[in-house]
Amino acid sequence: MKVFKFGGASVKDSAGVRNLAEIIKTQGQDVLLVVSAMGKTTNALEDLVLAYAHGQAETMRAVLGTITDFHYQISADLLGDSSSVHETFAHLELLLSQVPGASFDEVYDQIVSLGEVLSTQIIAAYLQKNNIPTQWLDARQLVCTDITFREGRVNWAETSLRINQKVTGRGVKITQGFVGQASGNRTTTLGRDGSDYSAAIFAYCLNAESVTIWKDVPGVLNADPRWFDETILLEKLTYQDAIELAYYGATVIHPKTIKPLQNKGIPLYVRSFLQPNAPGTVIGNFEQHLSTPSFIFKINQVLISLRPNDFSFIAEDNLSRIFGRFAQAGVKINLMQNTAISFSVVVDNNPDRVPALLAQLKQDFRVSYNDGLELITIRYYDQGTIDRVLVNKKLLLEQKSRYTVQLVVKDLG
Ligand SMILES: Nc1ncnc2c1ncn2[C@@H]1O[C@H](COP(=O)(O)OP(=O)(O)O)[C@@H](O)[C@H]1O
Ligand SMILES: N[C@@H](CC(=O)OP(=O)(O)O)C(=O)O
Repeated sequence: MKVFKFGGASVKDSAGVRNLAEIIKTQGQDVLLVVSAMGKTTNALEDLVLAYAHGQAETMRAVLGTITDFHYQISADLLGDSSSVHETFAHLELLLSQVPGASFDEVYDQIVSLGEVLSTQIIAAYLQKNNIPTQWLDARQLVCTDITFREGRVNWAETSLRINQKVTGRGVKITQGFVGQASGNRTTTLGRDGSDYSAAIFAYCLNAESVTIWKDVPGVLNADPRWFDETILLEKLTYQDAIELAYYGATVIHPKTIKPLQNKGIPLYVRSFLQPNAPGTVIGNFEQHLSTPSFIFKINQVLISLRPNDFSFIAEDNLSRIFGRFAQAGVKINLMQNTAISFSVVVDNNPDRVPALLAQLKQDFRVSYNDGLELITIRYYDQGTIDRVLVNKKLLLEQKSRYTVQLVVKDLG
C-alpha cells in the first residue's frame, strides 16, 4: 500500500478536489489518502474556538457562517448538494450551543479537528460519485495519543494495533491528517501542520511501500520560493538532510514526519499536485549528502537574553529552571547560546505565549529582548553564501557547526 498526503493547499476548492481525483485515477489504486482541512479552514476554526471561549456570540456566528458557506459551496459544486457535511455541521453547532465544559485546549481539539472530518467527507463522497470505491476511516479511532491536547504524543503500540485491525484490504481509503484520540474518546490533535506526520504514522504502522506528499511546489527546494527567487529542486535527499532542513524550519515537511519513515526505510516523495507527472524529490537512504547550500528563513523572531539577578554563573541549576519555563509556556527554542553570565535564546514571537513567558522569566532573571528579527539558517554553507544573505542586514548573533550556520539578523532595508 502507498500513502498519499494531500494538504490544505491541494484541496482549497472544488478544482483541487477534482485534481486529487485525477491523481488517484492515474496513480493510486491501492492507496491510503491522508487529507488536511480545506484551504485555510484550520485558521478559521481557530478563530471560531477563540470566539466561543470568550463568549463572543456575534463573531462566532460570523466565522461559523463563513466556514459553513465555504464547505456547502464546494460540496454543492462537486456533489450537487451539501448533504455530505450536514451531520458534521449539526454536531459542530451542538458543541457551540453548550457552555464550554473543558479546558481551552480540549475544546480546541474537539472543534478544530472537524476541519479534517469535513474535507474527507466531501472528498470521499466525490470519489465514490466518480466510480472510485472509497472507504472513509475515522482517524480518531486509529491514532491513539496521550492526553496532551493540541500536541498529542502518539502511543505507537496501540496505534499500530488499531490501524492493522481496521485498515485492511485493497482499494482507496481516506482518513484525516492532524487528528487523534486519547483514552476516554477524547479527541486530540498532533500540533499545527501535523498531517504530514499523520501520513508517516500510518505508513510506519502499515509498512507502506512509500509516502507521497503532494504540494504546491515541485518538491523540496533549496529555499522557500516565497522568500528566494532562484531556487533549485533537490531531487534526492538523505533522511538526515531532510530531518535537519525540517527541524530548522523548512515548512515544506513537518519535522516529525521523517524519523518514523527512516526507521523503516520507507521512501518519502514530495511532488507537485500541479504537475503530477514530474518526479519531484525523493527522500531515502542515500550515501551522498546535499551538494547545494540550502536556506531557511524565519521572520518575526525575538532574541531574549537572561542574566541571573545575583550575578551567579549560567550553570546547570539556572539552565534547568530556564528550560522548565520554556517547556511550561509551550515556547520552542530556535537557537540558544550562553556566556558565563548570560543566556540568549531566539524564538518565534508568538503573542499568545511570549509575553507570559517573559513575565515568568522576570521573576528570576534580568531579561532583555530584541524583536522584529530574522533567523537565517544555511545548511552546507560557505563564506560566499553567508555574505550574500547578510547584504543589508545587521548581524546580531551567529552560530556555526560543521554543516550549518545560523544567523540572527535585523533587516536594515
Ligand atoms: N525548502 C522548501 N522547498 C519547497 N517549499 C518550501 C520550502 N520551505 C518552505 N516551503 C513552503 O512550503 C509550502 C508548502 O507547504 P504547506 O503550505 O504547508 O503545504 P500543505 O498545506 O500542502 O501542507 C510551499 O508553498 C513553500 O512556500
Ligand atoms: N489542518 C492542519 C493540519 C495540516 O497539516 O494542514 P496542512 O497539511 O494544510 O499544512 C493545520 O492547518 O495545521
